[in-house]
Amino acid sequence: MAKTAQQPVLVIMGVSGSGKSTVAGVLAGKLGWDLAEGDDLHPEANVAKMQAGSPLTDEDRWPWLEIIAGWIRQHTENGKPGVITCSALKKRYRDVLRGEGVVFVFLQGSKDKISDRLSSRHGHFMPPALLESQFDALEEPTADENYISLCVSATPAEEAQEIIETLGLEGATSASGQN
Ligand SMILES: Nc1ncnc2c1ncn2[C@@H]1O[C@H](COP(=O)(O)OP(=O)(O)OP(=O)(O)O)[C@@H](O)[C@H]1O
Ligand SMILES: O=C(O)[C@H](O)[C@@H](O)[C@H](O)[C@H](O)CO
Repeated sequence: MAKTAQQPVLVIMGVSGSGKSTVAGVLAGKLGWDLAEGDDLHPEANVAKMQAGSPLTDEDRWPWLEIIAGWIRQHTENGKPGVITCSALKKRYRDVLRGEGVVFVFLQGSKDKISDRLSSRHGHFMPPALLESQFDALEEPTADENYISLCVSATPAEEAQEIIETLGLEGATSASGQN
């Protein structure tokens, strides 16, 4: 079971198509917390590379992870909660992101299920053909990491609610004492 600081930053992680952006949007909306989309923080060259059908390398990902870590620190150091999406596929990537008050939320699904989702998603730079490479790179979080995992079979609203209940989170409204 993950430890939660009073005002955590949740890193919604998993392969492309696992539903990070969708669930993070619903979750941040329910909680009234800041939201950042990791896809928007990539250097342009990374987006161009993925768009052209090549998986990113570790070297491509380090500068991006540093940007994400900066957003996380800005929040944890100021006691501000937040939700950010980041594939965070490898343990050494999560090492760059982890810290006091950071909880990983791993969206876990089978290749078939996620492939189905990606084939019906349109207008996104990430080609479905890169899914195989995402699973090849994935190192699932282990017990020594501060994380929860979620099977991606429910609706986005149900998944967001499960995260809230599992971590015992309170939104901006309830935290301010209103009923
Ligand atoms: N719980 C869900 N049930 C059904 N469909 C979903 C669910 N969550 C997300 N989807 C759909 O699956 C597709 C992938 O979701 P989304 O873009 O949120 O994934 P992602 O992990 O952010 O992907 P990427 O890393 O490539 O940005 C979208 O078309 C989205 O509408
Ligand atoms: O680590 C990676 O390979 C990339 O970051 C991808 O996962 C994308 O950011 C995104 O998830 C695709 O839209």
